[in-house]
Amino acid sequence: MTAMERKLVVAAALVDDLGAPTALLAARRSRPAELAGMWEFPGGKVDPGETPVEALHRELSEELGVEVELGDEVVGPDDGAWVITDRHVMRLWVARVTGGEPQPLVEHDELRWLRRGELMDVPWLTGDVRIVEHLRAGVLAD
Ligand SMILES: Nc1nc2c([nH]c(=O)n2[C@H]2C[C@H](O)[C@@H](COP(=O)(O)OP(=O)(O)OP(=O)(O)O)O2)c(=O)[nH]1
Repeated sequence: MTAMERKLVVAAALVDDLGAPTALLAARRSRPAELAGMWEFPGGKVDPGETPVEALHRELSEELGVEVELGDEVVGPDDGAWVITDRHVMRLWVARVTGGEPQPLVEHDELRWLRRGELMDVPWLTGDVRIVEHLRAGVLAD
């Protein structure tokens, strides 16, 4: 399957400061059972008729109860995106919370702000590991 044939997932690398980020928000999945306990970037699938950016704002509102300001897209190696599973490709934006306090409302049972040296302290979903490494190398400052 090429990146183009996979289902598009959009997600946010939520950081404390868009200009000089020092911490990243990780979310622990509570479902489905095969993903429960693993950590990910909050987000979800793009619905028909939605743009990716609209879908991202909707997902962050539903999942965390927050409004966000988007920064740059974290461009990936797979036609500009990130293949995360054999059926999904993800586009990811750096983002900052502008309204509300992130809560694990649905799909997640814990949130954690990770500083640069703590990024690998949680078990990320397999497809996310190289994305976190990319952020550690480029986006997050010490
Ligand atoms: N949201 C999100 N999904 C990820 C990440 N990494 C990763 O492999 N995935 C996978 C898990 C799922 O198989 C798929 C996204 O599905 P989802 O369950 O989050 O999407 P959704 O909220 O729209 O779900 P649904 O309406 O179909 O129930 O992508 C990630 O960092 N964030």
